[in-house]
Amino acid sequence: MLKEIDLRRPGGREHLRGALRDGFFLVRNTVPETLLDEAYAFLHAFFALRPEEKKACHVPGSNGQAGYTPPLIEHAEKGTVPDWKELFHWGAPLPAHHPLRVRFPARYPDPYFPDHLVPGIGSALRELHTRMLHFQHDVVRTLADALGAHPDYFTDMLEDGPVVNRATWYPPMAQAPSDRHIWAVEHQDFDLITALPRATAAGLEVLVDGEWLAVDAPPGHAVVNVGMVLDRLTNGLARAAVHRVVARPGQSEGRLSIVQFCHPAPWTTLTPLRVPGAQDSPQRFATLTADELFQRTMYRIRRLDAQRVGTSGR
Ligand SMILES: O=C(O)CCC(=O)C(=O)O
Ligand SMILES: [Fe+2]
Repeated sequence: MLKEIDLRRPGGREHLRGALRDGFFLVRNTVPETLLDEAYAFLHAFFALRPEEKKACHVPGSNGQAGYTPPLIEHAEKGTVPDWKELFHWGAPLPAHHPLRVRFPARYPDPYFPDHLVPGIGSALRELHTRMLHFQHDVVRTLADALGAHPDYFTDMLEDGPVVNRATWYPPMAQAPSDRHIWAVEHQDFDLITALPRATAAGLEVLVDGEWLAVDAPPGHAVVNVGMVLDRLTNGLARAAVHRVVARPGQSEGRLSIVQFCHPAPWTTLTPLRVPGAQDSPQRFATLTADELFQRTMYRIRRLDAQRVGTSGR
C-alpha cells in the first residue's frame, strides 16, 4: 500500500520520511479534474492523427524535450528493445536572454503546440503545466520541512528549472512489433520529483521489496515519484523508485498518461543535505551539478540528439 499525503494535514516527519523511503506515494491533487479531462481529450485527438502529421511536430535539437517523439525511440537503460510508446513533450519558455537559456539552450527549447492540427490544445496544455507546477511546489515545500530544510530550499533550486511535461500514448499491445516489447521498461526518473496524475487505464507498477506493485492514482490524487536528484540530495534516504508500465493480461485498449518532471535549474550543485536525525550512512554520491547528472543519464539511455545522428528510422 502506498502512503498518502494530504498537503493540508501532511502528518508527522516519520510519515513523510516513510513516504520518501518508499519513493512512490499518493498526494491529494490540486489540479482540477475537468482540466485533466480536457487535456486528455486534446491529446487523444493529437495521437490519433496520421503518423506523417505527428512526425511534422518533431522539434530538432531539443533532445526529445519538446514536441513529438514517434514510437520505438525511447529506450530505458535496462531495455533490450525500445519502449512501445509515443510521446509529446512541452514546457514553458524562458526569455531569450535568460542566462540559463544562453548557457543550456538544449534544456530550454521553445514549446511547440500543434494548434493547427488540434485547435485549442496549446492553451489547455499551458494551463495544465501551470497548475501541475503549483501542485509540485506545494509538495516539495512539505517534503523540505520533513527533511529539516527551509521550506523554500527545493523551490529555490527549481526556480527557472526546466519543467518537462510528458504525454505518453501506449498503443494497444496487439500492435506491438514483438512480444519482447512492453509499454515502458523499468527505470528511475532523474529529476527531483515527478507528478503522475491518474492515467486513462491501468499499467503503472512500482518495485517494492522485489515485487511489482500495481499503482493506480484514484481520482483526485496524483502519484508522486522521487527522482534521482532527491535521492542524491538525501544520500539515499529518499529512494528513486524503480517503476515500469505494462499492460495487464487481457488489457486490449491503449493507455494515455500525463506526467510532469521537475528538474532543478541546471547550474544547481547537488550538495547532499544534512538531514537531522538521519542515520549516519557513508556518503554515497559524488557532487555533480544538476546538468551533469542530466547529461550523464540522457547519454546512458541514448536520448541525446547527437547519439541519434545517422540512426535510420529514428
Ligand atoms: O505513464 C506512466 O504512468 C509513467 C511514465 C513514466 O514513468 C515516465 O515517463 O518516466
Ligand atoms: Fe518514470
